[in-house]
Amino acid sequence: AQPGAASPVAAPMRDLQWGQLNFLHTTDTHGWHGGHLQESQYSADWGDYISFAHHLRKRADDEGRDLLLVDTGDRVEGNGLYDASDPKGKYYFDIYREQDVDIICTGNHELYQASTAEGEHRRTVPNFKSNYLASNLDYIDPKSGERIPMARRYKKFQTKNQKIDIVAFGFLFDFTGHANNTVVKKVRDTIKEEWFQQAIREKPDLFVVIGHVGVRMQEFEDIYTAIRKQNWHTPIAFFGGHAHVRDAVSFDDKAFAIASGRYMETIGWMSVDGIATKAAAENKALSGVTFKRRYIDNNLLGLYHHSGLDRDSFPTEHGRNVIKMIATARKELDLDYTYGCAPRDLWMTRSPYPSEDSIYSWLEGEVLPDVVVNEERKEKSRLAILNTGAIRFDIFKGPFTTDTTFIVSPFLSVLNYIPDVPYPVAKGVIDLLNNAGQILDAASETPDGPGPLDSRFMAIPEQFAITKSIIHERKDYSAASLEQSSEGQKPLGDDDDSSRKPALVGGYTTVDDLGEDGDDAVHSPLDFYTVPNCVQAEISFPIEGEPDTVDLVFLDFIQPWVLLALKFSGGDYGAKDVSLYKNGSFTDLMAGWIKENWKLC
Ligand SMILES: O=c1ccn([C@@H]2O[C@H](COP(=O)(O)O)[C@@H](O)[C@H]2O)c(=O)[nH]1
Repeated sequence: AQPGAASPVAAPMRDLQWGQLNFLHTTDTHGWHGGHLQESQYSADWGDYISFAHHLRKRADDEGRDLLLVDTGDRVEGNGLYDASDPKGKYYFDIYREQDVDIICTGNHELYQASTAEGEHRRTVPNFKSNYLASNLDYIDPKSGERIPMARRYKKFQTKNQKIDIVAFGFLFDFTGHANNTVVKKVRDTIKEEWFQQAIREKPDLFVVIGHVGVRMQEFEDIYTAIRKQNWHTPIAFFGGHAHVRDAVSFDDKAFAIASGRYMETIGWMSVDGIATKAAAENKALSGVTFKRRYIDNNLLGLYHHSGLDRDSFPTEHGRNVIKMIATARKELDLDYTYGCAPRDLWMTRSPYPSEDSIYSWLEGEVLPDVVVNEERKEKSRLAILNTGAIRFDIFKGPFTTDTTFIVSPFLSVLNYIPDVPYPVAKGVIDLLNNAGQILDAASETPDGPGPLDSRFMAIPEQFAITKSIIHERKDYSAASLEQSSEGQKPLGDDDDSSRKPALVGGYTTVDDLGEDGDDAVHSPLDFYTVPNCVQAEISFPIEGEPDTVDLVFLDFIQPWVLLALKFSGGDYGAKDVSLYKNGSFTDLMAGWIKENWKLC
């Protein structure tokens, strides 16, 4: 863990269940390779993960099993370690490449900015050579203009110990918001291509499909159906991401998918047993394929537990060196520079919106009215609209640093506006953005499904998977009470007197297609309150009555939806009517507000 990170915390644990073939899976790490410095249960870092993978690979070798590492993209944007440098990612590429990842693919965040896509193509693709898969992604060479595959489309390989023949693919969901130096081919078209049709006619022992795709999204369903059409019996292991949740889906008794969360909070574990390899044809009496999964908290005590080591024996020299690389980068980037002190916790989904503790209520009530000011138009009444997806993480009470700035708001979005919109037209926009999903979606829908203006893209990614609030009645779980009731758990740490067990730490209590025992650590549950797609502040409104016209101010990211909503509300506006409201990214404006309004700790 990084110097100054919160000390790891003990919890009752569920063990890893090993199989013939085992996987460690990261996804949506979004630059959090330094770990969560403020959260004890997720404070291990990329260097610790390197030590962990080393020990698990050794165990696999010793026992004649196999272990593969998978990463399903969105490694960038969302943490100072990636975003605070100029150019972005100055330290990230060298830190990330230190892990031996066996199968890796691209996420949408590698593609929003042309410079990020270029960095991915120039640095990460060669760093991982033939392990990098791009089944439906092309890159446009800036010099020649030539369109080439981002990386190889698929790969065939055999595992080291069990000699399992694998055909692996690496997909991205049907993402349309990419910069113009990449081309994302729709999954449903890609699976009709000749190379894919040939690849699924191979007879491997196992198909592995990794993808920056939610495990319940149509794209995985389509790939599953295509493979099953050619292979009724071959097991398929899917690794997904994008929705930022822990989840697992059983497609059938031989096809299984996991999603391993977000932000380096989770290291996913999947094990597969009963694979009938051609290399061991005499063992074909195997009773059937079984898949197991665990969601490992990125907690040092848990990593010691799963590797059977302790704080002295766990760190490898390689792991320690990477911890130092991260610490040096964090220092050079001055990530601990403090803008001010957050007076209270501000939650994205742990408190209802609107409420005193909602980050969106704070933005709407305090930040937007102060920062959405254009000196030349400051007397004008205005509506300022922010999409909730623009905010990526909670703010914890205490120092708000350079790092926190990018953790909360990593994007380069600016404030645009349309001047003098009749108020009766403008006031209808927020309701349409939040409640007329079907109408907005229909306007961009294609014959094959949702179009680029799927209104869910404005909200937080978690809401792709969680569509209703989850409020837990009982929150006072203690380690002792849960330990007795759940099979296969045992306490971390050596205190055997259950009457002295501390209350459980709040965290994931995942329910997936295999049940409720997926998380490695037993947590007390956290509430999840759904949020609207957008929130809005009314600024400089008359004390009485309504303004005749307003300036309609919004983040540039949601411009296509705002223009569409204006049409439905009776206003015919297009891109030509939109101008920049104020210089500076929303991230800079928010950080500036904090500097002025929150005292130093
Ligand atoms: O400029 C941007 C880019 C993205 N967003 C929000 O992020 C999600 C996508 O996040 P994932 O991590 O890829 O799941 C997108 O739907 C937007 O809500 C943004 O607000 N601004």
